[in-house]
Amino acid sequence: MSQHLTTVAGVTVDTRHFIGGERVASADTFTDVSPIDGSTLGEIARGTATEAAAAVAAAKAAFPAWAATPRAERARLLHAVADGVEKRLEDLAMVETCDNGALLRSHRRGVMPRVAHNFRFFADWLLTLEHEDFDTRGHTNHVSWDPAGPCVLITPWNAPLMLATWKVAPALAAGNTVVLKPAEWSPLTASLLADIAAEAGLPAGVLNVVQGYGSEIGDALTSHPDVRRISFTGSVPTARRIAASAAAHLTPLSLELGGKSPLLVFADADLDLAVDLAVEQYDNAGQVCLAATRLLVEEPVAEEFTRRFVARVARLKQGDPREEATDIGPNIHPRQLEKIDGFVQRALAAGARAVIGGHRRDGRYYAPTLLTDVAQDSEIVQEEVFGPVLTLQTFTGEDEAVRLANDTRFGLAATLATGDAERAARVSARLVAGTVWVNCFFVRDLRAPFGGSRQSGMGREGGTWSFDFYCDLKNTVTAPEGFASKGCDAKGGKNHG
Ligand SMILES: NC(=O)C1=CN([C@@H]2O[C@H](COP(=O)(O)OP(=O)(O)OC[C@H]3O[C@@H](n4cnc5c(N)ncnc54)[C@H](O)[C@@H]3O)[C@@H](O)[C@H]2O)C=CC1
Ligand SMILES: O=C(O)/C=C/C=C(\O)C(=O)O
Repeated sequence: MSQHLTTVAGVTVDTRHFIGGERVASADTFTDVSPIDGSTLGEIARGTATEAAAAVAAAKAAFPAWAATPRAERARLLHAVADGVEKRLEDLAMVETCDNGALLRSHRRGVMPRVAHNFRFFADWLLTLEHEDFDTRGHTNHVSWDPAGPCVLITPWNAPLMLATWKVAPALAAGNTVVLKPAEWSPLTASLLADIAAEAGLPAGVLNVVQGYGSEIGDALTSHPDVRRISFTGSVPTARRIAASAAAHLTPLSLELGGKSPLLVFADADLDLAVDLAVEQYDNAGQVCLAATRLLVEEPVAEEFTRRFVARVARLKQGDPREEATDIGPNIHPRQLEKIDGFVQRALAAGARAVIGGHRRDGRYYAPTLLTDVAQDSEIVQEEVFGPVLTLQTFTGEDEAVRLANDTRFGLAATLATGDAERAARVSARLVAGTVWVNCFFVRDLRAPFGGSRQSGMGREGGTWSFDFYCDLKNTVTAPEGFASKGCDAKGGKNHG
């Protein structure tokens, strides 16, 4: 077997970049390790500024033809990519689980079908994208979504292919070409996507994938003068670096960042439902940006809620994410475990009490943890842990609930459990969050805007909002037939309807 191929659970993955339709090696490699058991999955091409420049050049060269490709043909090709994803769903699910440690059952039933849906949804949405013309004294104002150019898409390791294709699909649908840089802790499924896209007939250079450490290849991508859009999902500090780098050419940015979202449980809630919602926050071993990691429970039901929650968590099975019965898998990397444990130990030292968990387990596993007796201004309440660690605080009444919920620098999501629809509407309206879930969690329609307020992000993607970001919007004003221009004054003002 070629030194550039690796086999993961029987699936062959090319470890090189994919640039201009060709596989390209780098002088150096980095080792990709499985969070399940620390085994080596492959030696991955370690990209530098050289490969970044080559990928952007390939994307730039492919752009005019792809932008000129009729919408229906672009949509057909994106559906063909979705077909390829569905055909290889089992391979993608297994490779992703080995690479990032998230549950195989979730990859099979939820995540990989969503990857295919990302392509189908944006292919179909493209075909409906239309704006009613505006009329100004007989002049037609026609709004169009013009392709912008090469896009750099930088994605994280917690839901690698799902979050990558959430950007790749609309960027391609919009008529742009793409350079995708997956996270170095989970590089494999992006490489499989490159194979699938090529097999589906996507022209060379339309989708390029570069591998490597963000600190080594990132800046060359984000400061490149030929890049027209940058979309990033990941941490706030990295977002700051990317924004500074993109400032060189004022490249438009879309940022989806971390969170410290609340779950508000009111005394009138269905308590079993509220407990289910709280337990769901341990999904993906807590490595979910949307996770409601701050449980805010109304005083009269706090004791009963805690009792039921602890009983439910005791039934969770932690272990190998490839096993069907497993509920919580490993955390991604020893560095992430150290970070999680650092947060927990500092909180305990500051006076927090671990109702459950509060410690590491063997290997790369962290015990699901619930901390109480935490101060609102403490690190554990204010900072994103990105592990299976929840805090519980109590409140009395809506005003205090809203005050606590909004009192962080984030604003990604919020979840409410209440049996009172009017309260749900009142409280939702007061919360600072990109998404509010009432008596549910994680469900959403791809037509809706998705993103965060405050330091949880910049801009929104989803439905038409994705096309607004990935396109250059243009207004073409056409005079009525026979119209003779007499200058601004004669027309009664420059720009009024
Ligand atoms: N919003 C979300 O879904 C996610 C949030 N996070 C947060 O970030 C924390 C750290 O996770 P990391 O993987 O270290 O996130 P990160 O923000 O460092 O990495 C995310 C992506 O950015 C790339 N990157 C890093 N430095 C870059 C640079 N200078 N220029 C361009 N690209 C660069 C990485 O290679 C990766 O592809 C987590 O603990 C969590 O708090 C992490 C992953 C996902
Ligand atoms: O796009 C979605 O619906 C969900 C996104 C999920 C994450 O960002 C996550 O798992 O962190």
